[in-house]
Amino acid sequence: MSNAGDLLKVEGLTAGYGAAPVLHEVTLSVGAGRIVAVLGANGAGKTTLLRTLSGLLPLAAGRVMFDGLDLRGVKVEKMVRHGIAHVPEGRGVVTELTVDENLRLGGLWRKPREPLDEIYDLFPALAQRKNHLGHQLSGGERQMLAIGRALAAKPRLLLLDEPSLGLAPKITSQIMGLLRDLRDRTGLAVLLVEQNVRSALSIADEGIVLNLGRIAAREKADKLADDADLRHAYLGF
Ligand SMILES: Nc1ncnc2c1ncn2[C@@H]1O[C@H](COP(=O)(O)OP(=O)(O)OP(=O)(O)O)[C@@H](O)[C@H]1O
Repeated sequence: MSNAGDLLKVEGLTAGYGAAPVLHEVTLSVGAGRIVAVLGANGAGKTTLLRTLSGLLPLAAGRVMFDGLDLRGVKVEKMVRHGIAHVPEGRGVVTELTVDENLRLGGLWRKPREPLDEIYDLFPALAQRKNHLGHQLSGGERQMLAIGRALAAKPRLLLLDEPSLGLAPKITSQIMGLLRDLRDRTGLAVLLVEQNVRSALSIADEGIVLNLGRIAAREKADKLADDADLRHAYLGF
């Protein structure tokens, strides 16, 4: 599932922490306007994959190309300028800053700064809490803020790690619906790491199953959702 129009192309990626690789020769691609779900058991390497793609961890081998640019030479803090935003697991909201200040951090590198109206339209709950501090928000509101901050940077690719973590099903489905809308309206591409397999596959175009740091399967999302053998083998349901 790789073609000339791919925004992100990962080839033979090997990476991890220190000498022992966690990811082994991972090859995948994400096209513009596509949502690709990354699934797999605890410890499969999903978070490590996102951390490597966003430049937080070095590549031991392989190549990551984004819209024709080799990301090996790009510093982590410059990724956002190239159109890649990462929402880490655990959300990454600055708890001492207000909602508004957190959102402004996302678009800080843009000059002139753009108003945040679009983000507040997407997340009315945040609009009502512009002056609340990060630590005064609920888990769901913090997750929305972390995603909102990433979107304020106007990325072309969102690397999203476990957006459903600790959230009520209703909030999770709101967030999934929002991602689908953004994909359809703006052509946003998303690499979505999720434990909530059903939610992720309900909005994804493709699904990738990681097992012990290797790609065990790569399928269209509806096919993956229907593949009972694969689900039993790697996803536990
Ligand atoms: N900072 C670290 N230093 C060393 N090893 C790590 C570190 N973080 C994760 N690992 C190891 O890397 C492997 C993959 O972890 P990773 O967090 O990428 O898995 P995951 O698929 O995201 O799991 P989960 O679904 O539980 O979040 C695990 O064996 C883990 O112990």
